[in-house]
Amino acid sequence: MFHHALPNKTVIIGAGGHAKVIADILRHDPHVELIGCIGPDPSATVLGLTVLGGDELLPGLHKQGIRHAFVAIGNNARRHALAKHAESLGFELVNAISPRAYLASGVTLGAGVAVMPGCVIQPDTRIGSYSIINTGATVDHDGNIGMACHIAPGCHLSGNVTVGDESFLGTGTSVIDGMQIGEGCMIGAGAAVIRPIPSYSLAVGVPAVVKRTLA
Ligand SMILES: CC(=O)SCCNC(=O)CCNC(=O)[C@H](O)C(C)(C)COP(=O)(O)OP(=O)(O)OC[C@H]1O[C@@H](n2cnc3c(N)ncnc32)[C@H](O)[C@@H]1OP(=O)(O)O
Repeated sequence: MFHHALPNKTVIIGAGGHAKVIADILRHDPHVELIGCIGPDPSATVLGLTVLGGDELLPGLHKQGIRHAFVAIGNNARRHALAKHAESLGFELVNAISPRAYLASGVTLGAGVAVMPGCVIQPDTRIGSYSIINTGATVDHDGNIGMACHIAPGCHLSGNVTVGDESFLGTGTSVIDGMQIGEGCMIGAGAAVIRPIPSYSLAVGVPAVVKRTLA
């Protein structure tokens, strides 16, 4: 006798472009039943999902038995704060892992992580909670990506790369092996990181140089 668990009723927190990509992944997940999105414009839809209204609805949704959520907001600091808020309300954050991504042996994921189509994550890499590994990015062996990071489309991180919490690597960033990028950094699209980047730096270019410190 087989028992099939019912899919978890899940709300997507966010209703923009990133939410659309997350909805596309989660709608194919047999463990997830999407009930709608949270966003400012209730007349909008996200891939056919209803936008229910703003964040103030979350406590009531939880009381109605919606116990699972995904925070789909591109901005790292906002996503991090909203994820903590949702968890404090009792929501369990699901992961959105595309079936078209490859996760090798020993990869560990936190909660509320997105891994988009075409990604390759190699052995023993750790991806912290609320982080986004966006379309076609690769993170090679023994990587350590912190919490609420965003590795934008087409980034390539070599082996043993560390990225601190809330750092953003713009589209197509390349990082040589063993590099450390600190917390709260912004790396410009197309950069080549060949030296460590201190926390709270905006760095751009090939090779990447620090342009300014972020407050
Ligand atoms: C699915 C998705 O869409 S995910 C989203 C993916 N998005 C991205 O990858 C966006 C990446 N963003 C960038 O590259 C931005 O240009 C940033 C964040 C690096 C900088 O943005 P801002 O803070 O607005 O800086 P601003 O545009 O004023 O540029 C500052 C300086 O850096 C230079 N610069 C900015 N971006 C880059 C870059 N990617 N490469 C090289 N130089 C750059 C500018 O020319 C400027 O130089 P100057 O001071 O000599 O004139």
